[in-house]
Amino acid sequence: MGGAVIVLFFIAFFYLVYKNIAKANQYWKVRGVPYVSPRFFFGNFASNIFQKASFGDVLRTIYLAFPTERFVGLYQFTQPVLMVRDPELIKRITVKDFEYFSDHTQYIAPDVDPLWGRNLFSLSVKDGWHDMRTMLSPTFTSSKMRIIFSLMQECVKEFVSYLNTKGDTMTLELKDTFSRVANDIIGTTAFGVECNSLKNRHNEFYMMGKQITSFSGIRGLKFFAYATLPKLMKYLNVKLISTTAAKFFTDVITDTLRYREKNNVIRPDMLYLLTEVRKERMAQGENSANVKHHKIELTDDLITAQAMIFFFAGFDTVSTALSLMFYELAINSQIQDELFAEIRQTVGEQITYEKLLSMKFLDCVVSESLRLHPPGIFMDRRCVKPYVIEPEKARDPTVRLEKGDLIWIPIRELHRDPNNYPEPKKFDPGRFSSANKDQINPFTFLPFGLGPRNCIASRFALLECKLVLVEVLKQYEVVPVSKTEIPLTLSKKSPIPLPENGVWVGFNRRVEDNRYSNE
Ligand code: HEM
Repeated sequence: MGGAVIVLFFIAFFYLVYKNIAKANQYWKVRGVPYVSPRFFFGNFASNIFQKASFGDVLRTIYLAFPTERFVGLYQFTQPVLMVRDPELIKRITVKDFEYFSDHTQYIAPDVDPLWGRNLFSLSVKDGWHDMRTMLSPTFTSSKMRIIFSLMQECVKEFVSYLNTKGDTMTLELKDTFSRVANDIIGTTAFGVECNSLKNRHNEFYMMGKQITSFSGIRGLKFFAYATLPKLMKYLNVKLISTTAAKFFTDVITDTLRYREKNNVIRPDMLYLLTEVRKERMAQGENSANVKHHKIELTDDLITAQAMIFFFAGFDTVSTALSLMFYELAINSQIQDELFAEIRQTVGEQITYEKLLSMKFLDCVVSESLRLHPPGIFMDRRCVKPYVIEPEKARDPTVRLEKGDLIWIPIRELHRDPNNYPEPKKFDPGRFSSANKDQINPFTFLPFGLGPRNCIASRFALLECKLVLVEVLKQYEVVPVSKTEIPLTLSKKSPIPLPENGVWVGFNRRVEDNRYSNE
């Protein structure tokens, strides 16, 4: 029975794709938009699908195909997508004319996959994104980050103690290492669960996290299929999160909520902050006849869906970001020395939230690493009502976008365009110093996206990266080793911008006295 459904699924999938191919491949041509010619069925991604080029390299080729144009047409399989290159147009799409482009492209109907379809990233405006964003934003203010900081710090200290047990020198693969650290941090801060994934390497929480954030095999195909044929996926009732993973995460949240209620437990984490939001909303509803009823009721299921997206969005991005930050410091020893000097001068016996945020060079290093290696290599928008891109030059077309058209903004390429950043491949934190940063057009620096739909947790992510950098560099120097790939080449198998064989660096325990002065 199961096999027959899969066969039927593929027949329906290929039939619909075939039917649309001829029509779809003309999409940009008839609109006068410069475009990169698609291959039958695979659009512009055949070389990536057959592992001849990385996903990042394909985007780069498309970005560079028309270097003076404001936008380029491309095809994700048969789905036309407009890649926008011009910072001014990016500003309009993400900020000024947000109401026309208010959704991300992964549209998964909430009734098909409640856990995925009702999370903040996936929610469309028509399904209540505004209300959910307003409800969740207070969880990520700086005062809330201050509260969560202590939990984060416990995890990072545990990580450094783990390093201490490994001896004075060691070589580590960073993506695996920081996936475990990021898992523990999001586990404790979002779910109220302590995992210690470095010691307890196969704990269920980590294994489930890896499963839901994997883009390989059938899950990668599902992502593509949702982007290209959302109606068919809805019709076939295909879920993105497996039933086992959904049950696991739902049980963790429900059990934790019940336990806390029963035992009056207050723990300074996101789960607590979300239940406080729920209480506030209920009180508002009960106490004031004038308060407009909120569209969304924050049920346990909805809290689970949000905790899941925090996990999903925070696990991979942060571990990729940290891997590449340590990599750049390992191969740029002078910059590492300068950062270490700032750490020595600022930190003293104990790292505090205030001290961490006061470190200017640290901030430059983190920004520069996110410029050169943004974990999300592109961001997306879906056009939700017809929109006209007016011509700027005489020969420009007037482009009429229709409801449902997809937009991609190539973060990595904008960050590596010499018109936006001179010597773009050079790791130079000085670009972000107070003397220089005014020269950067804010619409060409978008590691956390832009506008109302930007990353809700950028403060959280920056805090986490900075804390790990400082706690580790306080005790260890990172150095290149024979396994360190210079320069890095991106994997052809995974869409995550990392090399095939991982990011390897050496850690040498610092021999000098670690009791810093504040002078
Ligand atoms: C270095 C780490 C991170 C990077 C580079 C990053 C980057 C991004 C980007 C590029 C977007 C899309 C923004 C847009 O379309 O304008 C996004 C959205 C989002 N991120 Fe992050 N992110 C990071 C960490 C996190 C963490 C730790 C969490 C949760 C705890 C998180 C939660 C989200 C959510 C919920 C959205 C969807 C927001 C919405 O649609 O309203 N991210 N992130």
